[in-house]
Amino acid sequence: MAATSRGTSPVPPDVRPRLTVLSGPSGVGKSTVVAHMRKVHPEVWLSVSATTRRPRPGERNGVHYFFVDNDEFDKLIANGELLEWAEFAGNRYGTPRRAVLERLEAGEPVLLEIDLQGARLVRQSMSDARLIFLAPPSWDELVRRLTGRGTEAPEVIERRLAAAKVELAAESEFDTTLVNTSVEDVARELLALMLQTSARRESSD
Ligand SMILES: Nc1nc2c(ncn2[C@@H]2O[C@H](COP(=O)(O)OP(=O)(O)O)[C@@H](O)[C@H]2O)c(=O)[nH]1
Ligand SMILES: Nc1ncnc2c1ncn2[C@@H]1O[C@H](COP(=O)(O)OP(=O)(O)O)[C@@H](O)[C@H]1O
Repeated sequence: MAATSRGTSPVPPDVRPRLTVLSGPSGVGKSTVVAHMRKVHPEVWLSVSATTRRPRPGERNGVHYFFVDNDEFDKLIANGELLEWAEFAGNRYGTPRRAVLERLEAGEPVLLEIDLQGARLVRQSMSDARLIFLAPPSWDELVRRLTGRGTEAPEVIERRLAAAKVELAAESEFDTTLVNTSVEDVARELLALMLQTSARRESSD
């Protein structure tokens, strides 16, 4: 693919990309892995979700999330602007539809970092999406990471760990599992899967 205003695509010209979904329990390292991948490959496009959650220190509107209030989120749903949305640990999160479809139509690989419920909805509506589960090396390590991040109050951590048990039990619904032991290794594997996904679709057409 030729260079675009968003940068040079890592996708070879003879393959067509499709949607990749990355899910996994809170604290497993999804944001860290994606941030590392984008540092190495800034041209990889990540959908920016809308959320009713409050920003954490350092999070920027339009970069990490579109931070909206409940009324604005209601309007996004009512206007059909979300490809999918879900409630997670007391807040709502949704994927803006238009940007995702535009990127896919332009032939760019698209990455969504969303929860289990969202992954299931994407599987229903876009059957050729590839679903990747990011798993922790162990339960204790997940607890350590989530607690060590220091961004949530203890009761919020408890809610997220309860959700994590449900998410870990659903691992078999995903096409691929990556265990987040090394951020660098997982980021490399994730990018390879995104590109392999494209090649697989091309050859199966
Ligand atoms: N369904 C859905 N889930 C999302 C979306 N954006 C983020 N999430 C998920 O919502 C959950 C909570 O996200 P967040 O509050 O940022 O916490 P973190 O994942 O622990 O950093 C995570 O599982 C995210 O992957 C979205 O657009 N749709
Ligand atoms: N492979 C890893 N080894 C050790 N710590 C990690 C690893 N990946 C992420 N972390 C740390 O775990 C915490 C949670 O990571 P984060 O990316 O915020 O998770 P998520 O986006 O899945 O909620 C962060 O403090 C991060 O630095």
